[in-house]
Order: sequence, then C-alpha cells, then structure tokens
Amino acid sequence: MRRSAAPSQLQGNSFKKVKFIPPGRSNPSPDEEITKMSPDVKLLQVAANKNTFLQLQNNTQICSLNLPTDGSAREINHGHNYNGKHCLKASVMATLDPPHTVHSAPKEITVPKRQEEEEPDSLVKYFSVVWCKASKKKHKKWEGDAVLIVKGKSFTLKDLEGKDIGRGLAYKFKELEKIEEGHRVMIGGKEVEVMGIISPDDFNSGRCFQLGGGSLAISSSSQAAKKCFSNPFKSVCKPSSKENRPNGFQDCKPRHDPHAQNSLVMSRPDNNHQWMFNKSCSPIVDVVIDPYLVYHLRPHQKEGILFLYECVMGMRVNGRCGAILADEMGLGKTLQCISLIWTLQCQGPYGGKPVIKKTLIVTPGSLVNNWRKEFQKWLGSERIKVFPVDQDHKVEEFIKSPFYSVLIISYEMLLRSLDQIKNVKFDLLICDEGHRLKNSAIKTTTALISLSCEKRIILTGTPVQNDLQEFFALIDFVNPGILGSLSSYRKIYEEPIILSRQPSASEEEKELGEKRAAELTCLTGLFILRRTQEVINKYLPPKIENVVFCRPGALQIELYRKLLNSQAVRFCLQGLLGNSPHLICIGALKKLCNHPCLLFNSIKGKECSSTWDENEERSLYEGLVNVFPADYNPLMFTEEESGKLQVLLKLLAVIRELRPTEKVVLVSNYTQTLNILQEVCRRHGYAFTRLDGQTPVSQRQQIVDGFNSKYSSDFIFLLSSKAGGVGLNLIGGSHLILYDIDWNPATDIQAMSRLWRDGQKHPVHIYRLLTTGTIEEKIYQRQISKQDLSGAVVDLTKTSEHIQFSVEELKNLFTLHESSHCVTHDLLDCECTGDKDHTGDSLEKVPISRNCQLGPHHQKSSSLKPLSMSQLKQWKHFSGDHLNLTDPFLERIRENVSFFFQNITNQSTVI
Ligand SMILES: Nc1ncnc2c1ncn2[C@@H]1O[C@H](COP(=O)(O)OP(=O)(O)OP(=O)(O)O)[C@@H](O)[C@H]1O
Ligand SMILES: [Mg+2]
Repeated sequence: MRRSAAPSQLQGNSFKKVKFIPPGRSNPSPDEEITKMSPDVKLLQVAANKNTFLQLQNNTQICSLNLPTDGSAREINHGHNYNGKHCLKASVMATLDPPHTVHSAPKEITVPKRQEEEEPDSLVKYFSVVWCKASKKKHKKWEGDAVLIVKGKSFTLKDLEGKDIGRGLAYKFKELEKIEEGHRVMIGGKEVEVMGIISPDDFNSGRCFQLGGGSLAISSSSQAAKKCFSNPFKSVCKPSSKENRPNGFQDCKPRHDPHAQNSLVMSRPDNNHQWMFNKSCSPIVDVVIDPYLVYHLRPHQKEGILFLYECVMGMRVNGRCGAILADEMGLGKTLQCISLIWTLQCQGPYGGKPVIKKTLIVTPGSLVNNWRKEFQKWLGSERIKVFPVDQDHKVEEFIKSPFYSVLIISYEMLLRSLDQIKNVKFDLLICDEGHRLKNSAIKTTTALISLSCEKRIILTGTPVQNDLQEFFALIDFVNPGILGSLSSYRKIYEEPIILSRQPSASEEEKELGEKRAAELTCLTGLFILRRTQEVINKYLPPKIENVVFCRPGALQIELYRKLLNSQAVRFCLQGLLGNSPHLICIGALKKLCNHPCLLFNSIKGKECSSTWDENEERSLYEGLVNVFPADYNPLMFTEEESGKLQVLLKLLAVIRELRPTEKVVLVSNYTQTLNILQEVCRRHGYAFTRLDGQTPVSQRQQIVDGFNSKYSSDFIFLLSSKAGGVGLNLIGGSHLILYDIDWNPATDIQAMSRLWRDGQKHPVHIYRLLTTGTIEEKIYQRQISKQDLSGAVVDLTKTSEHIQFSVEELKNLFTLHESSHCVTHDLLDCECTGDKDHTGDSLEKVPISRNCQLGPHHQKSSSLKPLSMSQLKQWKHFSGDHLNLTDPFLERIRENVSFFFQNITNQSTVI
C-alpha cells in the first residue's frame, strides 16, 4: 500500500508517524539533550501538566516551549529574575517509535444483531489513524489523517477539523480490546489504519487535532530538524570554532557589554533556530538592550522586551513571529516597542547583523504624534529617524528617502495609502490599539493582512479573550494559520468550550470544554502577554476616587416627574412600542440630569418636526415646555438649575483655591454638555482647552502637549470621552471630573487611566458626579452589578443600543427616588445610616485576577475591572450632612451633595 498520500505521511514513512508536537517545539536535533532539564524547567513542566498555565501566565510569567540552550535568556544582574520562562509539557517531547507492522487483512466491523457482551462504560480509547474509502485495490491511497474514538462498542471517526466522518458499532467487544497500532479495520465503508494511541489528555486538550492546522507552526523547524537527521554532521554550525567563521565576522562583538552591571541581554537562539536562520554560520553575538534605555525601564518592561524579542525572532513558536502585548493601560507598551525596534534595527544574534530595516507602526490618528514624541523622549532625535504621516508629510516622502526607518501612520491613512505602502518592504509591523483588528472582515484588517511582513505585533490595553471568534481573528492576524482554519477552530475549540459553559452541559462536556480552553490558552499564551496595572502601582501617586451623589435642582425634579408621566414612557412600560422608544426616553432623562437647558433645546427642536419618529419624541415632550419659565432662554442658563453643575462649580473653585498649580480634566460623553461646561468656564474666567470628535487629528497632540506643559495657563481640559480618549496621556491634570456616566464602564475606565499613569506627579483625585435618585444612579448600579456587561468592560463600541431591557428593568429605570439620599447605598444592605464614616465590615475577598477568560472562571483583570457592589461597600461612605469631613474638597461641596463614596489607592506612596 502506498502511504505517501496521507498528509501526515507526506514527509516520508521510514519511521512510524511522529506524534504531534505543539508549536514551539520541534523534533529534537541530535545534539540537543532533551533529558537534561534545569530544575526550574522541570518544575514548570509539572505545573504545565497540571494545567496551571493560566496562573503562571497571570503572574506575569512568560511561558515558552523552547528548550533553554546555553546562555539563553540571560539577563545579567539587573536584579529581576525572569522566572517561568520555560514551560514544557511532557507531551511536547517528540518520540520516534519503531516502524509499525502492516497487517494485511482488514476486518469489517458490522452492526451486531444481538448485543450480548457487556461493555464497560469507562473504556474509551483514542487512536490516530489514516483512512481511505474501502476498496479492493492493491495500492491504496490514504485520504487523510483522522482520530478514531472507541467507546464501548461504538466507534467515531473524526477528521482533523473535528468533524465526524464515520460512525459504527462494534461486532464484538473483544475486537475492540485488540485494536492496536498497525491494525486495519473497516468502519462505515472506510478503511482505517491505526497509527498510534492518543492519550485521553491529548484528545481532551485537542492537541491530537492540531496536526492539521496547528502543525504549520512546527513545520518549518521540523523540516530543518529532518534535514539534520538525514545528515546530522553536514550542516551543523560551530560558530565558536575559528575555522567555521566566515571572514568579516571575526571581530564580531556585541554592541553593548553583556557583562556590564544591569545589562539586559536577549535570549540566544537555540540550535533549531540556528539551523533555520543562520545559514551562513555566522558567529552568535549577544543582543544587548541599549543601557541608555535599560536605565529607564521598569522590571515588567524588561520582561516585555524579552518576550517581544523572542516572539518576533520566532524563538517562542518556531517559524512564527507574531506577538500580542496586551498590558493594561499606561504600562508603557510604547516604550517596550521602541526599545525592541531600536535593538533589532542595530543588532542581531547572527554576526551582529541587524534583524530589521524598516518598521511600520499603525495607530489611531490621535496617537500618531504621541508615538513620534515617545521616540524622541526615549531615544532623542538622532538615533532613529521616524516619519509620522500627516497632512504635510505624505507616504511618498518616506518611500523616497533612505533616511527614515520607521513609518508611523493612522489606520485611516493606511487605507488611503495602501498601494504605496505595499511597495515598501517592512520587516516589523506594530498595530497600536490593535483590538480593532478583531473583526477580520473589516477593511483595515484585510489591508494589514495583505502586507507581507511576518513580524507582527498587536498592542492593546484590553484583554483579547472575551469573544472566541474575535480572539481567533487577533491570533490569526499575528500568527496566521496557527490555530488552523476558522472552521476547524470552531469545531475543536469554540464549540466544546461554549457547550461546556451551558448550564445543561454534562460532566464529560464540561471536562472537554475546560481542557480545550486550557490547551488554547497554553498555545496562544506563548505569544500573548498581559500584565495588570498593579505592576506599576508602586511608581504611582495615591489615587482618591469619589462617587458624588448630587441633589437635583427644583426645576430638574419637576421636569423629571413630568417626563416619567409622559405617554411615551407609559407606552414603554407597557411594552407597546417596538421602535426602541425607551432609548429616546433614557436620552431625555440623561440630558435633564446634565442640565435642563439641554432638554429645552431638544423640545424646541422637535416642535416643528413631523416625521413619525419625531412624533413619538414629541409625545414625550408634551406639556414640558410649560414647566420652564415663560421667558426661558437656554443660552442664559443658570447654574442653580442643575444639581451637578452647582457641585462642579464649587469643586472647581476649591481646587483653584487649595491647589492653584494643579489642573482639571473635565469629561463628558456629549458635545452639547461640553458646550455648557465650556460656557461655564468662560463665565468664571477659567482658562480651558478642548478635545472632542471635531478636533482635527493633526491638532490633538498639540492640545495635549499644551495642557501637559507646566507653562500652560489652562486650568481645565474639556474632553469628550468617546472622541479619542484612548491612548492619550493627560498627566498634566491631577483632578478628573466625570460629569456624566456611560453605560459602558470601559469608557470611564479609559478616561481615568489618562491621568493616573507613569509620569504623574500629584495625587490624583477622581470625582464621578451622579444625580441622586435618578437614572444616573441606575446606570451606575448597572455598571457595577450586571454580569452581562462583562463583555462591554473591554469593548468601547458597546452602547446602550446593545443593551436589552426587560419591562421590569425599564420600570426601575423610569422611577425617581425623591426621598432617598442614595439609592445605591440603600441597595447595599449596609446597616449604617450615613451619619459617620462607614466602611462595610464583611470584607469579601476580591478574587485573584486571572487574565485568561477562556477558563471556567470567567474573570476580568482585577485592577481595571469595574467595581462590584460588594467592593463598593468596602469604600468609605457617608452622607452629605456628615459633620466632620476630613477631605477639604468634599467639605466644600457637601451642601449640594446627599452622599459620598470614597476609596484611596496607594495612600502611602511617597513620590
Ligand atoms: N519606564 C518608564 N518611566 C517613566 N515613564 C514611563 C516609563 N514607561 C512609560 N512611561 C510613560 O508612561 C506613559 C504611558 O505609556 P504608554 O502611552 O506607552 O502606555 P500604554 O501602555 O500604551 O497605555 P494605553 O493602553 O493607555 O495606550 C507615557 O507617558 C510614557 O512615556
Ligand atoms: Mg498606548
């Protein structure tokens, strides 16, 4: 029989099929001593076998399937051990078994007429097989690899995409017991030859299927290894022996001293890597990070650079050069990338030859200049020439000039200049805020995929594992094909994982789902790194967060009542109208909370309209205008009309008085509200600057720089949270006031992270203003209590339109609690009356964070996840009437405040 047709046999059949080797590990080369592991490697191997990979990853440790070679991953004397770098799995070891015996007579196994023999339920066996259609031909052609599952008397045959391609029932139980390597059996019209036994663990984890898609990850290096099996001595480089060194490399020295104190030295390539990439047998030279940079790097950044280096060099997953750096916001992903670019542009492990020439950085428009500035900040203007594309600097200029090595471009501009960019050979591609590539159908993703660059890095501040399809898109972008095709990924990972999470899942389904999730995490964890903000907390000043419940003004209350009695709201509560009228009602209530004049403008705007939709809106506003004074002029609004505005003004005044040199970032989700706040600044003579959706991208960095500068006279930065808050550094401000609330906690978290980040010199005060008893409190409660928003935590695109409300929930939303000081506190089931400082005593331990959300404990990282109700209870809280407020800022605003919550992080940090 001809065996060469089966995919697993394509590379010759002198040996029986080599068992599956996950990416990152290739066949051992002859001189590689796989049995000699260092003790810590062994420890990690045990850990990995117990599926503790998730925890390892969470502890900011990095896992690699590569075996250490002498001198690999050395970080000399910088004082931070790079623990957990090597994670090995026992199953990873390739084994070469003796040639199998081919049995000549396949036995047809047929459906039994009587099932007399008892079958033990527990007996499930798994085999790797090759199959073909049954025929009497002498020279058969195997059609594919498959997995045979024998359970009791039944057989299932699955292809390597996980699809069932055959089923059958055994004739005799004894036949099953006899099945072993080399046997041939007939199943449902297919002839099957057993190639080997698969362990239950390999089946459950899905590893046995990876021969198809996943094997791509090892193919190149296995081929390299195979070459050396055929003639092990011919191609072995001995870089250390003088005669092997090509001329010109004799004096190859590292660019920086690897033995100097605090030096940061990259991993040396192992033998496989050398076989693949050091064809000219150049001497191995240490790649050492520029000490100028190392001096500034935080420990987690050193680890991050090492991780990125290993990824893009193809050292973590052989032949794969992609990485996802998903550190939380503010951890300095930019600096880590800059260090990598600078290193690879000047150095390389083979003869010191630089690894890259040109780098492409794609980033949101508002951050193009931030990247330029960060290059300048860390490397000055002489070392690297970067070319940020803007209106005055076109891609053509970059292409013509040999001068520049780094092109920084926005996603929008990339699409416009794709044809030109395709003509440039980029060696490294970095996609900042790259979670937008989670949709493989969008133009940006297809454009970037079309670039031939192999070394790809995605930077994102948000976890990437919430949605398994989006996860696939990101993984497939950085390391194309590593998870196989989308259809096989669905069968092997997505379906079992999702099934296992259904309440109705059987124990077996749960176990399978969990194992597949663990395997997926292990595989992808090799090139995804995420650290939480805790790693930099110690470098940051204290953060004082306050939730401030502001009493609504008399006009607000009257209008609110009237709105709730409107026909439109009544219809919503009866579930009568299908055209999402609740969104219009919610919008009107939110406007009213910000300021009644916003509602007035909407009423006036709709008075003369006639379309059906607007009629609906008109029914909401009916009779409202009569509540306003007859001569009401929205341009002449007063501050007393809005409870929050009164609090805001007092807050600004006290900040000015007590901290005259400090600045405020004032955030709203609405441009119209920003207009009001801007007018207030003008009235009170507060110098301000503003960034919203209308601000041209080219001006954004200038505005940010102006505000951050110590010479700036601006007191207030008016920021639209949805218009490009992502990635900005606003460390010039130390007070953040969130004037209104969004359904999506991620929006607020993003805004908060702009100030409390590296470089901040002052304690950061955050004030979230909510109107007591109104819809704002309800939105806040929903933010902190609803599990179903967990997806929204990381997805800034989720808005209220994506939220489904039951009639019950709408009833709750459309209720005004006039007599409560704080409905949120009432819900906490706290015994205190709010008349003195109170902190809930039943301290519930916050679970230790696990970054991976594929496992059964679906959790978010601890530092940036939205607060839960029980956590809020641990915050200090007190009513506005409380006598001794120690916080001078709160003391000054309490007249208009019914309740406070306060939490201080890093109280003891001395800066
Ligand atoms: N080692 C360091 N020492 C001092 N400042 C640093 C260091 N690393 C980074 N920073 C500064 O911290 C700020 C945040 O860094 P950066 O913008 O790279 O964060 P990020 O991880 O990209 O966050 P985001 O997800 O919000 O974009 C920048 O001003 C940067 O210059
Ligand atoms: Mg960033």
